[in-house]
Amino acid sequence: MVLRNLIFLGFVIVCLLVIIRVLLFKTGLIYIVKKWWRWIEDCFHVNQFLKVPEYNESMQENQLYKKVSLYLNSLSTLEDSDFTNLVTGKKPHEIVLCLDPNQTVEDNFLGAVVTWTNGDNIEQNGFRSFVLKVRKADKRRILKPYLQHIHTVADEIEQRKQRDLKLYLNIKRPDEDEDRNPHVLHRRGAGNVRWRSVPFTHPSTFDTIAMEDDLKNKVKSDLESFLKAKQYYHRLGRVWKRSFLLYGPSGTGKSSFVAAMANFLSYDVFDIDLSKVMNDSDLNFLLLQTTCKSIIVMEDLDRFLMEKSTAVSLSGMLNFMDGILNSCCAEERIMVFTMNSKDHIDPALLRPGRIDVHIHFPLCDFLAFKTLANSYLGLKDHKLFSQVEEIFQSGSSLSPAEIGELMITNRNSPSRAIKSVITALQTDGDGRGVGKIGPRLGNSGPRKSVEEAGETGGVFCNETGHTVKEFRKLYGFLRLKTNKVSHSHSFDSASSTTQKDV
Ligand SMILES: Nc1ncnc2c1ncn2[C@@H]1O[C@H](COP(=O)(O)OP(=O)(O)OP(=O)(O)O)[C@@H](O)[C@H]1O
Ligand SMILES: [Mg+2]
Repeated sequence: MVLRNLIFLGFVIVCLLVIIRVLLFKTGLIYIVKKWWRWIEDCFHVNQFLKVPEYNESMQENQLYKKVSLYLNSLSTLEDSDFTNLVTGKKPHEIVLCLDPNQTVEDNFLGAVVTWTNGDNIEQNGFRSFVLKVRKADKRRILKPYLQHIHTVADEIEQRKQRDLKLYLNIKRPDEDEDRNPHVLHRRGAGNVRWRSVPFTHPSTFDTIAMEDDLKNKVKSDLESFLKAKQYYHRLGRVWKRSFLLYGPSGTGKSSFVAAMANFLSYDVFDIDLSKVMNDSDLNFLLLQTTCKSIIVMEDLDRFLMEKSTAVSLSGMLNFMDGILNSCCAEERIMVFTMNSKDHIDPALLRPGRIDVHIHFPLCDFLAFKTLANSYLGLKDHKLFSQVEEIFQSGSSLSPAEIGELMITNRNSPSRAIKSVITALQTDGDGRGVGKIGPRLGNSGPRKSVEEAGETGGVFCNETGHTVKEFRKLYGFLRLKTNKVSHSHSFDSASSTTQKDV
């Protein structure tokens, strides 16, 4: 009898437990219970709060904020947050979760529970932050390894996903009247944020640019070796930056090359419009607000300097190029300056260290024409090619942009496209090749001469315009072309070894 009662009691208890479990989980009451439990637990613990703001005091982006954001949005517990944003991901049909402002997500690390709140206090000061709540009893044990863990996971995520690149454009600093107007402040992001970003979707890659393969490969390996050289730069006490000068006539692919570099490195682009920079300190402020892993571009620098149409002084520009301000964040940056010609530029601007790599963008030659014909018209060969080659050899040339346009217009008929290029070369392109190529070497004749081969090679350093120097450099370049080993060495340490060659 007692045994039967015990069995019955056991059965009732099991049934009750099953019903409670079903009730808790089916209705979601379990979350309320968990919340209460956490609240009760919190009453017996002292917590510490740690804030990770989006910007530091000098208005530089706080890298930790970015990492925490990546990390939190990857947490599986995000699904249990009370309020989560659903946004489309990069891949088609992909939906990703993002923590909503003022919402909390829980995380477990080494047996300790921590919570993160997305403290979006945009109404107060315009900047966002994350707040970490950790028990004081756990803090000593877990805080350091936990932050390390966040770094590692965020870096992995960053590497895994193809970054959504951004193009940043500088906006004018609000003048003093506007500074006092709170509406303007709000519209301009508290008056301090000077960059506005749009998605960077330029399709240019190194493959789509008509340029000597050898030169492309040199640029690629230069960029790659630069990225790996953090310790090296630090040991030398140098800012970890690399500066490129792209110079050549209009429509020869300088801007497209910058886009190709950004796509190759997966870097954001900060495009500085010098006409919107108020003075030297304004330029420095803009530089401070750039982020690492970015390309900082200044287009048409020669025009701004010669027309004096910028409020930035020469010394302001030199300081900017030296990037001293950037040294405080010690992260990699690439600077690119474009010019149509560097003939009238103060040599101080072009000295090694300020400009590490010079790349010349010449007008089209026959090789570049063939590359364009291949990519624009799908033509590897054509019976009219020999005629085109002859015209190029006679010294006529057009920019790749001009030839590209003719090809696009006549893309349905390759023969017509080539004929139109021939006509344009005979009429508009007469002598352009001769006039534009190698002006510092004097009237160096047709494009395919030895001198031009040097020029189209294009990556030189410390070119200051002395004719004798140019010839020696040219000699150095030719020597490099015949000697593969020394050639790559020379490019790797372009600024120093090229000087030796000169
Ligand atoms: N070397 C090239 N290879 C492939 N396409 C090119 C090349 N040069 C120019 N183009 C094409 O011509 C157009 C203009 O090129 P881009 O704007 O890069 O020239 P740019 O040198 O920056 O000219 P500008 O000095 O006027 O700014 C682009 O659409 C680009 O695709
Ligand atoms: Mg351009």
